[in-house]
Amino acid sequence: MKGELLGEASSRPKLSTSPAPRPNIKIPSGPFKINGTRTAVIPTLGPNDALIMTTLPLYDESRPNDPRTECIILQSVKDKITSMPGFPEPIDAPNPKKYVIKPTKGKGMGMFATADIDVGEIIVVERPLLISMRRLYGGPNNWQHPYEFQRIAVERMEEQDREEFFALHNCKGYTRPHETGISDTNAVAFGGLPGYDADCTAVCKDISRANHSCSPNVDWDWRLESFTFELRACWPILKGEEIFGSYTGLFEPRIERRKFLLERYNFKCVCTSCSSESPRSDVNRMVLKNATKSAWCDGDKTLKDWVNNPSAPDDLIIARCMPMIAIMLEEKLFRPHVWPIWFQRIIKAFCALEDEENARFWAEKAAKLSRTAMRNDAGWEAVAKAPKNTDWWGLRAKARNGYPA
Ligand SMILES: C[S@@+](CC[C@H](N)C(=O)[O-])C[C@H]1O[C@@H](n2cnc3c(N)ncnc32)[C@H](O)[C@@H]1O
Repeated sequence: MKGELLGEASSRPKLSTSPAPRPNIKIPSGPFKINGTRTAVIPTLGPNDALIMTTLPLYDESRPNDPRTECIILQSVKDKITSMPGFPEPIDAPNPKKYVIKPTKGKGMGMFATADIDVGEIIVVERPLLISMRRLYGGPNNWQHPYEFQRIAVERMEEQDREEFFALHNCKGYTRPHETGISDTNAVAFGGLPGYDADCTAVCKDISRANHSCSPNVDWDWRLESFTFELRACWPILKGEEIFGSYTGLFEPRIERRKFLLERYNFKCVCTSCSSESPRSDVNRMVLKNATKSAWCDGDKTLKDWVNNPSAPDDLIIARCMPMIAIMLEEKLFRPHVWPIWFQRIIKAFCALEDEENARFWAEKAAKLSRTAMRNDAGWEAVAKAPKNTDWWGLRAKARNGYPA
């Protein structure tokens, strides 16, 4: 029995001796490093460093009309950015534009699609009005709120930019200076600039107009090379629909999310997930969060155990992954640190089973979703084109024949 199960050498059928194509495509393993992943460490100010107000990119007479950003950053960070070869890359904003900013009921202004937008499509590419390091040095281990710096940075802006800045919403009222209120309402966080591996924020003319939903249809991303902020679709958006980003952790329970949004942004979220009386959405998100954590820790172990165990059902892995996909679809929540964990499992399993059609189908979806998070297909397109050339192709049959993964 043992011999049968494990395919001992004597009972193994002979494999063909003709040279099999060597697998030359490695199936990507998620989650992928997203541009600007943050650390919680607050960097220490070097002895020769200083916090400065500056305008980036530096003025370039060959591109006199290029938008520029007021920055509150460290001198050392500025030096690193301006010495990057080829900096800045040109701004490649989508043409024609597929959105408008207009009033939306109960939420002030909002961003709306003027054409259908597919997953992975870039919607906005914008150089921010203002970039700040979220925490600014005010003495040893003491990081202060940059009220004065923000006022001066706004004063330094070109007149048109300053007008755009002051037209943005301020949900903080008179609790702090107006510039800080606008910044606190509209700043989108991103992780790190060269030499500063902690939170930075950007206030943008258009991107900051995107309202919040707990099932966002876009993700934002910072691109240092072009010094731009971008919005990309992570869910299909139909012409006329509102474009929503997310301001909060989407795997927190509804009550926590609502509390945070009210305290920080002064509104009560009424998205589908928040306004339902049923606990279903909370349970869905908790199950997905916990299962994703376990799957991430497990790596490929469960997959390999399944590949090597001929008595395990063929559909074991797929059947375990599909409920997670169903939750993502129900919650309209395809987050870049979650979906790749499940997609790579599904695709590896279909390849191991030599199911070309399904492997291709899922790899094509993964390629699209990857473009939302990082502007490239993360290697999924190659998998979609040739599942048979991947390192997981036919592994289950090979294991049955005595060649375990
Ligand atoms: C970054 S701004 C978004 C653009 C803003 N609506 C405007 O008029 O410029 C954030 C503010 O928009 C409003 N907001 C965003 N999402 C909302 C939502 N889902 N429901 C109600 N108000 C929302 C809140 O007033 C919040 O403080």
